[in-house]
Amino acid sequence: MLNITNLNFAYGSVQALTDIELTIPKAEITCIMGRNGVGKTTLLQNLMGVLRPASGSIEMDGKNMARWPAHKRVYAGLGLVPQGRHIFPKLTVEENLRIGLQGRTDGQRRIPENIYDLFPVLKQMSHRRGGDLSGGQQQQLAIGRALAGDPKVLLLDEPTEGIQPNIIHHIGKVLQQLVSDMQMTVILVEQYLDFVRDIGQRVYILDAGQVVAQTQAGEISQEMISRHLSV
Ligand SMILES: Nc1ncnc2c1ncn2[C@@H]1O[C@H](COP(=O)(O)OP(=O)(O)OP(=O)(O)O)[C@@H](O)[C@H]1O
Repeated sequence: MLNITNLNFAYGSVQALTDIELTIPKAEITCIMGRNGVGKTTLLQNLMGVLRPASGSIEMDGKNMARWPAHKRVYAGLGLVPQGRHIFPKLTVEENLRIGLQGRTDGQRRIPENIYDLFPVLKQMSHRRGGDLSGGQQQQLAIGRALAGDPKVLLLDEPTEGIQPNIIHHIGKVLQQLVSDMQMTVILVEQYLDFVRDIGQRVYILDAGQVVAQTQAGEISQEMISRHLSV
């Protein structure tokens, strides 16, 4: 689905990503792991076009998107659930979801009902202000907003951060459902190992801006954990 080759990015003189190579298969949950500050968010932002890589290619369906602006990548089918959720606090839940509709190419202006089926709390709270929702409800709203853009590839940046276990479980089930029922491709940046083991397939581990290990979620070794993941 997505092939990333030789991707490099620097913040000024700080090299944040070096020769990143990733293969992201369609209709799987590919996980990007690594300690704080290793470049996970920088990688997602390069994939989305929020940041532009210095070199390298990001191919989707045979097209290299590396020089494309973010909006063109959204129209091509990428959707981001950013770290920290970035809900518009003064807009209602419904208005936040409507913003996601801007990413669609089919002109649909109604919020798809399946978003409310996946996250019933968003229906119950559709007229509440985003800023009044709990962290877990905001995370569901951030995912719902990304889904409103009808993405083929959903990128999520640490969706379990600060979220209570039953909502994490629900989010995991939703992601698995999107993959199995809608053939969605998911790129999940995550530090929560049990969540990755529960729902992930392929796993890439970053350290100091480089891919240092690649494995399957069920096969993450103790050695990988102590070398690259534990603090
Ligand atoms: N705007 C910026 N300007 C300069 N350096 C930055 C900037 N943003 C991030 N960095 C640096 O780039 C490196 C990678 O940061 P990044 O946020 O991508 O890491 P991360 O793996 O997502 O971390 P976390 O798990 O804490 O979210 C870090 O060394 C960070 O200090």
